[in-house]
Amino acid sequence: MKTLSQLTSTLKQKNIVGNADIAVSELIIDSRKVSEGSMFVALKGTQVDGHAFITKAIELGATSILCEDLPETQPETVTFLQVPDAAEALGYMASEFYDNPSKKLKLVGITGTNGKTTTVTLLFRLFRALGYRCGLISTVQNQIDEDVIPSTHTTPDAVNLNKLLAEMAQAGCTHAFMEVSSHSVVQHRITGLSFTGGIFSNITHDHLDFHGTFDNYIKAKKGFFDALPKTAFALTNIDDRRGGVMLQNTKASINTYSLETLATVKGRIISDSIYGLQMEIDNQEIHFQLIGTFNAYNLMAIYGAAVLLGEDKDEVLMQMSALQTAPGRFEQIVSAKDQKVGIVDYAHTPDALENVLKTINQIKEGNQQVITVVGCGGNRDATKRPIMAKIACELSNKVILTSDNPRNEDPAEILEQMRKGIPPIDFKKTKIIEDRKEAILLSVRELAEAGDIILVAGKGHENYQEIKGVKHHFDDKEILAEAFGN
Ligand SMILES: CC(=O)N[C@H]1[C@@H](OP(=O)(O)OP(=O)(O)OC[C@H]2O[C@@H](n3ccc(=O)[nH]c3=O)[C@H](O)[C@@H]2O)O[C@H](CO)[C@@H](O)[C@@H]1O[C@H](C)C(=O)N[C@@H](C)C(=O)N[C@H](CCC(=O)O)C(=O)O
Ligand SMILES: Nc1ncnc2c1ncn2[C@@H]1O[C@H](COP(=O)(O)OP(=O)(O)OP(=O)(O)O)[C@@H](O)[C@H]1O
Ligand SMILES: N[C@H](CCC[C@H](N)C(=O)O)C(=O)O
Ligand SMILES: [Mg+2]
Repeated sequence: MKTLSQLTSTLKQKNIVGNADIAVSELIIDSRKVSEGSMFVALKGTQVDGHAFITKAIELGATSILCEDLPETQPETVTFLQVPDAAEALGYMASEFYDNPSKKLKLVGITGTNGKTTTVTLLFRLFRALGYRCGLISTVQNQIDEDVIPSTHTTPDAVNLNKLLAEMAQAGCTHAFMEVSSHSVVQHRITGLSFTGGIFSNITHDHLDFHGTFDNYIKAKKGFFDALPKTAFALTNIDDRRGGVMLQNTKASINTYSLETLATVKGRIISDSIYGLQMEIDNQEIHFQLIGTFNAYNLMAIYGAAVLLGEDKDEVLMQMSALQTAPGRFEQIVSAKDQKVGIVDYAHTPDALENVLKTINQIKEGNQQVITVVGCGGNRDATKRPIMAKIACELSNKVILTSDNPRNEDPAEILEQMRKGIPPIDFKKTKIIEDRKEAILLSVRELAEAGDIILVAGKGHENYQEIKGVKHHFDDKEILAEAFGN
């Protein structure tokens, strides 16, 4: 167990009221989970201010409090640690609490609107195939080598994140690959971590509900690279308009990947079909099982990171050619009866939906029709709703707009906002069916003919549908299989 003064040794600005040598048994950010001898961290959140729960936390046994504003009553038995930014201080303290686990691993983070899960999952699989014990932190799941730990966020909070990294180091992992969401940068979930490398995939429309403006969203992602140390590598997609901006102020070594221009990792697509991507990367021709230009970018990022981590180029490419898609990312199911093709994909942003539909249109054969079933999540960026409906209509023969995770919003209201994006010329080919299961069944049974392609977008690997705070079992793949009678 560590003392408060040990945990705060790296904090520049702090005011300690009470015994600085008090032992801290745990760091807790939710008053409802406080245990005896723990430190309660009062965070100013998006819904409530954690400072309102300080008294409750002390009643439940917290013996130290991390806060920005000192409460009026300060029991003598409790030590108060006052800092300018509690979330930032927590980042550093969580690292100290778990003995700086990120320093014991080669930790690589990726940020960007799309492609994070795909890239970290494949990097994790690649490095395991290369013979290393590895850790994974992703939207789909966390992993300590073979052990799967369910994931609640794309990037966990600072305490859980350091705890996971410590378990990875303890288990003998040498590498860890993690997603860095823009929320996690702003909320200091990653502050204090020691990264070996940082990757940028792309930035397009998402999360404006949280960041307010696109500029703030860019700044959030850039914050990750601004904080990288000199010893780290930064690897950016230079074909993205903001790929250069991301690295403007980084101290890390600058590396780029591109399909269009000279770069550290230069790639070229030779062919892209239902059978995979044939590419030239770094002057080597190689076949990959993944499909689509967007995956060509993910593959270049993976290759670049592996080489920057010191791996042999030929060995890397050989292992990469065997990699398969991440769960819920362009996963295909074919009906045994009439060869209808179901594609389950996590496209939940305009850019992702456009990429996936363009890829489908590019690889489809003969007179296959494309039928898209898509919805938008509740309590998330509402401005993407009409745009996604418009993209679905423009790139599909038939469309069903349906629910994603309505969360606490009225699904009919979300669908009404999506409906506004349907071009009038496409009214006839578009249906609105609120019940997602009904929508998928109808797309297969009534809209699709033998051989047609049905894209079910937005939920990918998710095995639930969140309605008013309750997660009900729901799996797009299961429902497609049921509709196909497989
Ligand atoms: C918008 C957002 O990022 N929310 C996260 C944030 O919650 P918050 O700021 O809203 O917290 P709050 O409810 O206002 O409470 C403030 C503080 O008071 C505490 N509290 C609250 C009530 C109480 O009785 N006692 C108490 O101590 C809370 O524990 C918290 O520390 O901090 C919480 C603790 O870390 C997170 O669980 C929560 O994630 C929510 C569930 C969420 O949905 N987050 C999504 C948007 C998210 O983080 N997504 C990103 C990216 C997604 C992507 O990949 O595109 C992710 O990394 O997952
Ligand atoms: N490099 C890419 N560029 C654009 N779109 C992509 C890219 N990679 C994947 N996609 C599309 O975006 C979807 C989400 O991909 P992925 O889950 O890898 O992204 P993510 O960044 O982890 O998303 P999230 O922010 O939800 O965690 C995929 O299902 C696919 O449709
Ligand atoms: N990590 C993303 C996932 C969105 C997935 C989509 N199915 C939705 O519910 O909107 C988010 O939390 O915004
Ligand atoms: Mg993800």
